Amino acid sequence: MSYKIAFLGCGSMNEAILAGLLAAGVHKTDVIATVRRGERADELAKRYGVTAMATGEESDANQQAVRGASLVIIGVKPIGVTDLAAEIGPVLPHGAVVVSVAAAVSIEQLERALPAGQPVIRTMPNTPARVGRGVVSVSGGTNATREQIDQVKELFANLGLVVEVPEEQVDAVSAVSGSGPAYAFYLAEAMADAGAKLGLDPELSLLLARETVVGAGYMLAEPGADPAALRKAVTSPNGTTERAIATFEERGLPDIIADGARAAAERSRAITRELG
Ligand SMILES: NC(=O)C1=CN([C@@H]2O[C@H](COP(=O)(O)OP(=O)(O)OC[C@H]3O[C@@H](n4cnc5c(N)ncnc54)[C@H](OP(=O)(O)O)[C@@H]3O)[C@@H](O)[C@H]2O)C=CC1
Ligand SMILES: O=C(O)[C@@H]1CCC=N1
Repeated sequence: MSYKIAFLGCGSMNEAILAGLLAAGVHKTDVIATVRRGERADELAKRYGVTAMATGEESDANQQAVRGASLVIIGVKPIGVTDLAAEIGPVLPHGAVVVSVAAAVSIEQLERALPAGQPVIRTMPNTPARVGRGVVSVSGGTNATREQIDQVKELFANLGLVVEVPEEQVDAVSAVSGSGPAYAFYLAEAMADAGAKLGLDPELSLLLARETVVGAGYMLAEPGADPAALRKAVTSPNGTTERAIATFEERGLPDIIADGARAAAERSRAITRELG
């Protein structure tokens, strides 16, 4: 791994990727990160020992960061992606691969904002990348070579599971694995609240909920794990779990989750249209 990697925008998502790659052996001197606020740049520099610059302090920080980079990972909010691409375009090394982690920004929109011929790869990661248990989808742009796509897949394999998907599927990937950690955290929150309502000390209930979701996650991580089979192994006939699952089914929880994922994918398509 001998890339010089520029992280442009380093908030929740790009920090998770940065942390995951450093933990996997990418050298901190091969990494540079930009943000807007000086205090955030200081935080990243202190936490990871990387060079971090703030556009609030050096207005050309993004341009400085991409000079000499072979990989540029754009991690700003979707609304800022094409402006940032246009800003770095004039100084971007010709062969530098531009990776976007942004939801909703299409390859076509990004390619249009960059110099002609710039290789682009659109990804959809998730924050468990920070602990090497992420999921990252990869979709190659018009100018990305097979070799460049494979190199990015190899690098991101350090973050967890990498899948290559056609771009049309990114909104669905986003609705399942991009947003998915939030769904799992939401479940943990709801379980903790439920325990407190049943009379447990709220702190104890939160601990039980957290460790239960973690433990279930470990079991799901075993090769060939089947969530339905694992669930059935907890569910004794006419026992307690059966009543809980029956209540979830009666209340339509699977449909609620499907509706939520559909709403997420629809929002992604709407943002793409809004960005024009
Ligand atoms: N959060 C997630 O779980 C996931 C997010 N994504 C995608 O990742 C992208 C970032 O999201 P997220 O990390 O949550 O957002 P955050 O708001 O946490 O991070 C955005 C970062 O971009 C910085 N920034 C904004 N504008 C500029 C600029 N012009 N130049 C340099 N830095 C800039 C901000 O700096 P400062 O901190 O100083 O304001 C901040 O560090 C989005 O496009 C999102 O769709 C994709 C999958 C999952
Ligand atoms: O909420 C969002 O828009 C981003 C994309 C996927 C997860 N977080």
